[in-house]
Amino acid sequence: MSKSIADLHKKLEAEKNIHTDFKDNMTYGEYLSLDSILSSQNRLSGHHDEMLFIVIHQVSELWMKLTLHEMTAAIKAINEGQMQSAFKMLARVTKIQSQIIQAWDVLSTMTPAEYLEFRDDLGKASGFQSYQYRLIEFALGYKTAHILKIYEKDPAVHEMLEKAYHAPSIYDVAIQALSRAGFAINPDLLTRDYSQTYAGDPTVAAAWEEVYRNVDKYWELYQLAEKLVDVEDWLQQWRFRHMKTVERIIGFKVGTGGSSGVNYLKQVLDHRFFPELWDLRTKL
Ligand code: HEM
Ligand SMILES: N[C@@H](CC(=O)c1ccccc1NC=O)C(=O)O
Repeated sequence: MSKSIADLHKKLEAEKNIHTDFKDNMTYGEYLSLDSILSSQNRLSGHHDEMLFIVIHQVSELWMKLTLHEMTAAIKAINEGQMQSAFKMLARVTKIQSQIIQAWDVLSTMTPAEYLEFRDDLGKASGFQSYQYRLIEFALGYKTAHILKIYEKDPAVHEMLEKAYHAPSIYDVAIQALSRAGFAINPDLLTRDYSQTYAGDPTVAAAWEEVYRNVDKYWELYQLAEKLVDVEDWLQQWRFRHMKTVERIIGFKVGTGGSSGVNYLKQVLDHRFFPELWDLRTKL
């Protein structure tokens, strides 16, 4: 072995030891970055219940982070025909969704009077500005542009939102999977402008109906459809619990984000992500 290669080996070995040493000595808190996580509950008011309010939001954002991680990977897997791994990820997403919904029970222990003690301190801040929530909506195909404007001055987030805004949603890749399986899908859908919210198409409705009538023949597509229905069902339940919790805590007051409040949240509930999968229930 020439000297230089032996030196290189020695150097690599030394680096490996530094890494192993760090790993051996690493603590629980270091690994989980608990210093930063547990010093991020910055109450603006002295009010006791503001801690609950902050923690519920932070926990929700963490679950949203994992949801996005799983959904992005599921979209890729469906694109690559790796249906079984997509199903695993989507099953995990629905478990997260059911977990996140439980948070409303905890938040509902806060009374209107308690919330009003610190509501003014929140200024114009609102869940409306949650970019992770919008990324989830984008991944599911609901593309609303207003959030892009909010983040114009934050290039990193703006770029992420912009990219997701123009990317195919999980339903777009499911429709592409239908096409690959031989269904006569409207060709315009396969090259459509993905920044537009999907509005439904009779060729997709016919394809899903065929899948549901011939489950044995199209077992994977059937499974995919039912997983998508699960995700939409849970998301709607989250939206409903949010709307009802808001009504319970602030009634019909206008929102800090500038919307009408509960009436706006009721309106959002009307949006359906995968319309054909719901319509076919009536047809079958
Ligand atoms: C006391 C508790 C809460 C109240 C009173 C409340 C109120 C509201 C209101 C009125 C809106 C409409 C936008 C606006 O004008 O502000 C809104 C939107 C939103 N909130 Fe909350 N919220 C609460 C808790 C939460 C929690 C725990 C989350 C979890 C992250 C959350 C996430 C969101 C999201 C993502 C939106 C946007 C919904 C959409 O545009 O479809 N909210 N909230
Ligand atoms: N939109 C709420 C304020 C609110 O809930 C909020 C404020 C700051 C950060 C997150 C929030 N949560 C959800 O909208 C309100 O109108 O009271």
